[in-house]
Amino acid sequence: MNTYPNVLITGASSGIGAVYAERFAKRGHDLVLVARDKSRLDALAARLSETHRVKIDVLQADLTQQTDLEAVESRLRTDARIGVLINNAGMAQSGTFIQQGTQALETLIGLNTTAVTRLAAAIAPRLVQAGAGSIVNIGSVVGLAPEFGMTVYGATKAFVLFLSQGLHVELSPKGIYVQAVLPAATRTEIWERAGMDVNSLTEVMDVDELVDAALVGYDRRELVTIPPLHVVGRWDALDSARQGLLSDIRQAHAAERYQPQA
Ligand SMILES: NC(=O)C1=CN([C@@H]2O[C@H](COP(=O)(O)OP(=O)(O)OC[C@H]3O[C@@H](n4cnc5c(N)ncnc54)[C@H](OP(=O)(O)O)[C@@H]3O)[C@@H](O)[C@H]2O)C=CC1
Ligand SMILES: CC(=O)[C@H](N)C(=O)O
Repeated sequence: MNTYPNVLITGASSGIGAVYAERFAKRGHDLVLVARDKSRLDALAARLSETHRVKIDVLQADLTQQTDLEAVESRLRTDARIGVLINNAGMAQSGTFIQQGTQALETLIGLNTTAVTRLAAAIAPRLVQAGAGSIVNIGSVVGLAPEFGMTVYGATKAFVLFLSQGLHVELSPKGIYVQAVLPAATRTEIWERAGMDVNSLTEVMDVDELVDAALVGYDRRELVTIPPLHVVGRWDALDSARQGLLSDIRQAHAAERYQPQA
């Protein structure tokens, strides 16, 4: 019997999720792979189970569709073997804010935020009861950078970072490890799917390097892992500045500069 926790990975049919699947299979974990493209998931599952002698289930789901999302939630709630959730499925969008249509925005927000939150919410109570487990959420450095001009995509990734930080506050005292991984540009299909040319970028990380770095952070139990950030003090300074700002929030009265002039 496999004594390692099973790992459920969303968006496992390509890119970052497929590499996570390979790495966890290599570590000896049984897997549940989730995405829309069943034939790609089946092919990956066959290859990994053959190579690494692990058991792999495939769950075909479009996480923007209620029924499919509910099926994955149900699996996370009821399958006590699953101890790790890799909340990776996501999409990007090209175009400016005023070019993006309502339906496209709803799909983007639904996949990148609603599904991520609901899947974390589905597994968390069971992990808390067990006193162990991990939730890994894939954000993006774009969530720190409104200047990049990917406003709604970046907003969804800022949400993922905040969600992870909040879950860490609530769940780490109960024995649950939460990690936010913030990649920068990484060579995967996401660019082409969003109608963007990855080859127009001057610097792009290889997807294997990205996931291996993210797993170094995972093994260290880091809350926020930013593989392309070379000076870690930059993150520490940002987080300290945020906490400094909070120490100067005084709820009872508006600040002096907002007092109406007589
Ligand atoms: N590549 C990059 O530069 C960066 C990526 N990221 C993030 O990494 C994560 C993974 O993306 P990446 O590997 O790059 O891109 P890919 O496009 O290669 O992978 C996205 C995965 O999500 C799945 N997916 C897409 N839409 C849905 C849906 N509606 N329901 C279920 N699954 C879906 C896709 O499978 P299928 O089509 O079979 O459903 C695929 O497995 C995303 O959250 C992305 O935002 C963050 C920063 C940088
Ligand atoms: C398409 C992108 O912008 C990429 N996924 C990122 O988050 O950097």
